[in-house]
Amino acid sequence: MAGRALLSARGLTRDFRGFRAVDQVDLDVAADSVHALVGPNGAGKTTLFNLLTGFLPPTAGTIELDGRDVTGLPPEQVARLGVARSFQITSLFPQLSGREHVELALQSPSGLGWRFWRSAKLMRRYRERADELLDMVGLAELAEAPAEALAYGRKRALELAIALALDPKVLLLDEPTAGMGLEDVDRTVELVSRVRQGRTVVMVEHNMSVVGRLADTVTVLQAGKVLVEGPYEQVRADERVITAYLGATDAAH
Ligand SMILES: Nc1ncnc2c1ncn2[C@@H]1O[C@H](COP(=O)(O)OP(=O)(O)OP(=O)(O)O)[C@@H](O)[C@H]1O
Repeated sequence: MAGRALLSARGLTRDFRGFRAVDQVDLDVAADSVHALVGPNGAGKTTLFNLLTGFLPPTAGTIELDGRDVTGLPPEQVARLGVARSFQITSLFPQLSGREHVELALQSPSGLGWRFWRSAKLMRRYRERADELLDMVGLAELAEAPAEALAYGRKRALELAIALALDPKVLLLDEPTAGMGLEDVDRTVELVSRVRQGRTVVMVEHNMSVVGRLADTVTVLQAGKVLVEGPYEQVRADERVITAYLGATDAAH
């Protein structure tokens, strides 16, 4: 792994009523890298994401962010320390516009709460930044459209703008291309390539072509354990991975 680890896990373990979904995982996410988590269904990717973002406390193990122990901290606190997660579109408010979503996200860490609505100056500052972020994800033209009117790929782009509003050190993307057609997949790859500049990205992704185009490092999980980790080409060629996962995927194409 090149560079220092910004996010690390040691012996990370999570049990659900005796079932071990994540089993003694060691992970080092290098600063400024894109790190993909892959693996067959049920491998523990989502659970690992939930552990890294504080949505689930671990049964055992530790998590460090930038050298600070964040094990067991609640999600708001983990987010405040710089780990943002792109949520699924179910968390969008149908009638709020893209711009309103991003403005809300921008004011959330300020501690001003709803008072910010009263300050025209602050509103302006949030508006400008919101428009910059919407532009970055290709939604400039659609800033005022209600979220419910956006096509699927655009909703996912809005989620990304919301996550970026927190100006995170680490951005976690949960299957950023899931359910997308080819055109949206290409647009998303291009988008992630753009937003990764100066950031660290961890993503769960099933689409191996997307992983190959974006990831510096790939961690393959199987049955809750790390099976293989390394650069994409190396991981892809690994016999254990071919047997466990990629072989089946390649055969399907
Ligand atoms: N809340 C829960 N209670 C009980 N079992 C759970 C819970 N969450 C996950 N599991 C189990 O843990 C295992 C890992 O699930 P997880 O969702 O993390 O896998 P995944 O790699 O994200 O799979 P997929 O690619 O299908 O999303 C699965 O066997 C799942 O059934």
